[in-house]
Amino acid sequence: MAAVTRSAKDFTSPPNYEFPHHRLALTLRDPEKTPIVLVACGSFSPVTYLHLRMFEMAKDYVRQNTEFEILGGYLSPVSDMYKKPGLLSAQHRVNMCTLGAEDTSTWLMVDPWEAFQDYQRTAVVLDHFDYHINTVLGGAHTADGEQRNIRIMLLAGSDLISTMSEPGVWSYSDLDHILGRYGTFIVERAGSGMDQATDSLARWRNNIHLISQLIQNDVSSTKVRLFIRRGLSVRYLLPANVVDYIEQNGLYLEDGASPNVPEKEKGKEPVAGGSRKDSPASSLRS
Ligand SMILES: Nc1ncnc2c1ncn2[C@@H]1O[C@H](COP(=O)(O)OP(=O)(O)OP(=O)(O)O)[C@@H](O)[C@H]1O
Ligand SMILES: NC(=O)c1ccc[n+]([C@@H]2O[C@H](COP(=O)(O)O)[C@@H](O)[C@H]2O)c1
Repeated sequence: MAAVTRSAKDFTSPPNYEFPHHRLALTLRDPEKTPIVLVACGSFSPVTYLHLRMFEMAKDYVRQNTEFEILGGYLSPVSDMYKKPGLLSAQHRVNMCTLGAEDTSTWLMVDPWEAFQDYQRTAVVLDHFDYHINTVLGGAHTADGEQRNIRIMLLAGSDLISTMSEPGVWSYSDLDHILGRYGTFIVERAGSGMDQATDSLARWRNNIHLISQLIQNDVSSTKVRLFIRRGLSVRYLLPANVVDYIEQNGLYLEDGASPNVPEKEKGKEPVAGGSRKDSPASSLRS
């Protein structure tokens, strides 16, 4: 089944990196429940309300349909080396996620580990969380002091999960590691059917939780970038402080990726630690 979890020596960390856990609850409220942490991996270029809504939808789903207890939620922006069109520098994406998630919620955090280094596969990213949360921090405890491992679970939209059936995008061993060992919550996304997304993943069905969108909303980062380029307002599609940040830094005004950090940002420490890499073009999605 699932491959072995990685140990400290298997991970590379950006300089000055510290695992953020200031909002991670380490005591279980209900000892009968299984503690989990949600991790959303993505470009977040820029982060939108839909990215943040995914966490709230998962929270409702977990409370109503499962025996899990959520102890924290993380956004993990992808590395610059992912080289997806429209991917702004890691520095800006981490800053925007930090403004958008940490200032608008009481339980979300942004982990810059993935963003400020070489491209890391999602299986490795989940192992990184598992290592820090369970090995370094020691997992959760019940009120009686009993230690419990916290299960890391991937939070994604149905478009991402549908790529799991596309040949060459994910390796079988990574899928088995992500879906067999950890598990996932899949949020319905307009234009990307849930059944079609999960048909070929049936062997892991017990670890795949499907969350329907009760209020249809198809905001995407691509549309936000397009609006900005055309001089249209994006206010109320994303958190106000993220809109302000985009305007102040003149982001997304040009076509395609704008990987450069503006002059005034150069040499500054990123909001959540780590250092920016100017990456050469490289392959993606190994
Ligand atoms: N409107 C949405 N509904 C459901 N899931 C979403 C939505 N927007 C983004 N997601 C999910 O959020 C995660 C991060 O996505 P990503 O950063 O690639 O955003 P995106 O809006 O799809 O970006 P882009 O438009 O640049 O491709 C993915 O799992 C994606 O499926
Ligand atoms: N093989 C893999 O681990 C793999 C493949 C495709 C996408 N992903 C991840 O999915 C996330 C979102 O990707 P997109 O923005 O391309 O939808 C990124 O964090 C990316 O690293 C991982």
